[in-house]
Amino acid sequence: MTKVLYHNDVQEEVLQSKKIAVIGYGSQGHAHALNLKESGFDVVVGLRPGKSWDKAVEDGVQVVSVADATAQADVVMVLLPDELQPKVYEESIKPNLQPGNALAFAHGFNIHFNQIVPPDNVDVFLVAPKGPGHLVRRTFEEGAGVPALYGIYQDCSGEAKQLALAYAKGVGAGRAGILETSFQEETETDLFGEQAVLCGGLTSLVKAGFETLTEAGYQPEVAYFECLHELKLIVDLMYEGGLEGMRYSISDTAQWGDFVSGPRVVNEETKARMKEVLTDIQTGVFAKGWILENQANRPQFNAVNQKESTHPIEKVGRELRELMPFVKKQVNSKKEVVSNASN
Ligand SMILES: NC(=O)C1=CN([C@@H]2O[C@H](COP(=O)(O)OP(=O)(O)OC[C@H]3O[C@@H](n4cnc5c(N)ncnc54)[C@H](OP(=O)(O)O)[C@@H]3O)[C@@H](O)[C@H]2O)C=CC1
Ligand SMILES: CC[C@](O)(C(C)=O)C(=O)O
Ligand SMILES: [Mg+2]
Ligand SMILES: [Mg+2]
Repeated sequence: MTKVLYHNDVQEEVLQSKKIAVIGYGSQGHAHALNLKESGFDVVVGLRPGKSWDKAVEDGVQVVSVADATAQADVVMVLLPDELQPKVYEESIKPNLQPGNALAFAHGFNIHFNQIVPPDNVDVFLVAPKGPGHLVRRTFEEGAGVPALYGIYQDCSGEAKQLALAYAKGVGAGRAGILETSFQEETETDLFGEQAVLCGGLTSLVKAGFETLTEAGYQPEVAYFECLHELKLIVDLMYEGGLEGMRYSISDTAQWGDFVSGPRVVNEETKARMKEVLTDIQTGVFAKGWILENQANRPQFNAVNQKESTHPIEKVGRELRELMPFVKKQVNSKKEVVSNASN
């Protein structure tokens, strides 16, 4: 089994004498900055004036421009949206990096696909939490953590690995597990996971189930509870006990249906499509498409995002969640702003 490191396996002294600039204060940025600060590290946040800047100030974090944060820091963690990183890197980070600094990422996209080419005289490492930033923060506050991968692209100082491990421990990953990877493995598996399973696969499965039931004449509220709301409860059981743990709690009737009907829905054909998705990631076809979509100001992204927000499952879901005060909206996402504006 791959060696998984935990809190007590990691020495953090190497990072204690250093200043960390967290560039960006969004989903990952706020979690890294606050968790590292509460773990005792010296953190400055780099931003432009705006919503995130105001939030960071409100949270009591020191905030300066991206250029100033980079100039002050020894370790610069880039937590801007992937598509914006190359421009901000060229304009504000690269000119302020000092030889011997470390440049860090939470996803390998820009290094792996050569959108950012760092100088030879800095360390380059990756600490990629395997979970959404808001949960990296929430679990940390609860005394738990989200696992993370670490990887080294360039080890100029000879201490890049120790820095990456200390950083991963600082964000709380040592409580859940820290695993070694490469930039290539992290980039390709992360893109595959979010496209085929966690985000793309799941939203398509949920919508297809909801549409099948409502098109057959069943009530949208029943279809919503069945195909979306209950999903969290089922996934919580998988998180705690794997597939077996979930199957322990469901009825034998459900388990038999799982065995005979699951493979009718997700089958060899689905797996063949998954392999196509993986090939597009590995060959750079997906990355090229995403870069071009951004260069064209996201025509397809915006159109699909708008259409998705008007799907009947979203309408009925908003109404039902209003009636469940215990389902608190703890994350104000960009997508909610878009969908609320369209209502
Ligand atoms: N979201 C997640 O949970 C995960 C993300 N990652 C990776 O983490 C990185 C960050 O992603 P994510 O946290 O989702 O990003 P978000 O979109 O949530 O946050 C981006 C942050 O960057 C700031 N920003 C945007 N443009 C600029 C600019 N020109 N100058 C200064 N600041 C700017 C935004 O501030 P403003 O308010 O001013 O716009 C915001 O604080 C990516 O590499 C992503 O792949 C990895 C694992 C999981
Ligand atoms: C699953 C999506 C993710 O990879 C993540 C939260 O880990 C992302 O890029 O946001
Ligand atoms: Mg991910
Ligand atoms: Mg990702």
